Parts: sequence; C-alpha cells; structure tokens
Amino acid sequence: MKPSIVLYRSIPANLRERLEQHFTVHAFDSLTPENPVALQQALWQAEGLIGSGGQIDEAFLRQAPKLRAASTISVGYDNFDVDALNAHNVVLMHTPTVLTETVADTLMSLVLATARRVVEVAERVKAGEWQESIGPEWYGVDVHHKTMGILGMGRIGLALAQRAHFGFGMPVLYNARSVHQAAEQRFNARRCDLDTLLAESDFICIVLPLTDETFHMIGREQLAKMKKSGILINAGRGPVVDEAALIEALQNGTIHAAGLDVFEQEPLPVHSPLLNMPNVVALPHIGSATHETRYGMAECAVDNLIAALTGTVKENCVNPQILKTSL
Ligand SMILES: NC(=O)C1=CN([C@@H]2O[C@H](COP(=O)(O)OP(=O)(O)OC[C@H]3O[C@@H](n4cnc5c(N)ncnc54)[C@H](O)[C@@H]3O)[C@@H](O)[C@H]2O)C=CC1
Ligand SMILES: O=C(O)C(=O)CO
Repeated sequence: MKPSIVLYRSIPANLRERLEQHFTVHAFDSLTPENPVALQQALWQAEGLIGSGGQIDEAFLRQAPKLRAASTISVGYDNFDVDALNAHNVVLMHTPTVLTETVADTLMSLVLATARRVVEVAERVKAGEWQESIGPEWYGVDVHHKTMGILGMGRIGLALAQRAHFGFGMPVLYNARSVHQAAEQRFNARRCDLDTLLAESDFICIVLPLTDETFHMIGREQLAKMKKSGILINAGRGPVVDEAALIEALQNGTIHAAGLDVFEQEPLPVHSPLLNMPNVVALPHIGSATHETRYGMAECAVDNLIAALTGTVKENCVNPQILKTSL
C-alpha cells in the first residue's frame, strides 16, 4: 500500500500527479480547511506533509502520530517547531536556492521603488496630477553609489550584494557572526557591527530568518541610529522589525522611508497606519512570487518529500540528524 500524505497547498497538476505515483494524497487548501474533521482523519494516517504556512508544533504533531517527513514549500521554516519535530523523529525539508535570485530581485525593486517613489508618483500620474513639467516635489533620491547595508548575508543576501555591487556601484556593508569570504572577495563587501551598519548605510535590507535572536532585532533604539535619510527594506520576516517602532520612526521622520514585503501580521490589517504613508511601499509577501520560481519551489518540495519518504535525501534537509535515526 502507498504511504498516505497530506497536501495543504494547491500545486500544479503535473506535480500533484508526481506525488500520486508514490503516495495516497489527501489534499486541502490550507491547514484550516472548511472540513477540519476530514483533515484530522487524514493527519492521523499521514506519513508525509507538504504545503506552506500553518503552525507545526507539538500539539499539531500529536494529531499526526505516523508522520515521518514534512516538506515546506518555502526556504523559511520559522513556523515549524524544529525541537518538536526532532522529538517526534520527523524530517523537515525546505526549498533553498531555487528562489534566491527572485527574492534578491524583489529586494532591489523595493530599494528602487522607495528611493524613486515609484508607486506614489505613478499613482499621482493616474490621478491626473501631471499637468505641467515636474518640480522637486516629484523627485526621489539616488540609489547608485549609495551604501547598501545587508542584514542576513546568506544565499539571498549574497545575491543582493551582487546586484548592489555590479549593477549599482554601491559599497556593501554586512553584519554577520563570521566573515563571508565570497561576499568580500567577489563584491567587496565589508563586515561591520550592527551599530556601524545602521549609522553608515543609506539602504538597510533585512533578509534574516526569524529566530529567537532576530525577533525585534530592529526596534526603536536601532531605528534611531539610522541616517535620517535612511531607507529600511524588510523581505526577511515581519517580526524581525518591531513594527510599532517602525511606524513611529516613519511618522517622526527618524527615517526617510520603508519598503516592506513582510509584516508582523499577515495579511497586513487594512487599518495599519503603514497603508496611509506615502513613504511606505507595502507588498503582500511576494518575495518569491513569480510563475517560474513558485513552480520551482513546488517541484523542489515534491521531490524533497519523495526523497524523505523513500530514504534518498541528498540535500535540503533542515534536521539531517533525524535521517540517521528514523529512515
Ligand atoms: N519575502 C519572501 O518572500 C521571502 C523571505 N525569505 C526569508 O529570507 C530568509 C533568508 O533566506 P536565505 O538567504 O535563503 O537563508 P540563509 O540561511 O542562506 O541566510 C540567512 C543568513 O542570516 C544569517 N543570520 C541568522 N541569524 C543572524 C543574526 N542573529 N545576525 C546576523 N546574521 C544572522 C545566517 O547566518 C545566514 O547567513 C528566510 O529564512 C526567510 O525568512 C526567503 C524567501 C522569500
Ligand atoms: O520561502 C520563503 O521563506 C517565503 O517567505 C516565501 O517564498
């Protein structure tokens, strides 16, 4: 008999067929479906789990006693309690690399959109406000040759450094626990402490994972250390920035603007003050959302689950120590 799995995100038909060749697939739109009893029953039998979003913690794992592998269609896995997965011998797979370049493009688009006020100015044109030649009230600030500060010099951080260095002639600063050889040798990036990065950068781009250590890493005190002309970009995870402190800093003119792809609460509540600020570009968590990359992520996650449940994992495993004990 084929192992039973729960799929909790819609994926392209050919990839679903690939799953069906190996498994009996119980499909749901999310982990909060219209029929929670059907999900409960499916989880009780499931050896595998594939999808994105939701909170996978101890209470969840108790509802899925046969689970051996979870495959998230994302690189970030802060919604998984990895200690609980380890305690239940559940292997966790994710999708690094396939989305790296696309997310770096999104970060760069937020840099450009905030600096050049692309969204605000385009809306004014649509509203019929372009009546004569434009004056300084339409101007933005330059991006090229300004200083780029990167928080999270990993795969995506490196791809961003490449764009900043070669595409825009920007000096690159980064804050990290250890030296990133490739960033320094290839893109002339300079490692510095957080305070220096805050004080010297024109653009601060966050592409950090959410962990206990990074939660509210950027708060009132850090925002006050940025240049008044500084622009904050966050495409890591919302809670890395204290959003209330950010709103205050934008309202008080402590910093110039913000470009945000992620928020403390998603979807961003419609009454958020961020939505009324012309100097904020807010995106609906679209960092990796291109047709090509979302297909690549789903394909990678499908292959990851097949590998995890057939004992052929070579890459993309968050907790490889479990492979030795459980598979
Ligand atoms: N907005 C979006 O749609 C997307 C957001 N992301 C976010 O971006 C994150 C990074 O992705 P990758 O670059 O692939 O991961 P990665 O693991 O290659 O890079 C993360 C880097 O952050 C560093 N880091 C972690 N904690 C730190 C700390 N306290 N101080 C300084 N550096 C620290 C790590 O050492 C690592 O170099 C993901 O975990 C996810 O949260 C990823 C994809 C899409
Ligand atoms: O992969 C991730 O971590 C995302 O946030 C969506 O691509």
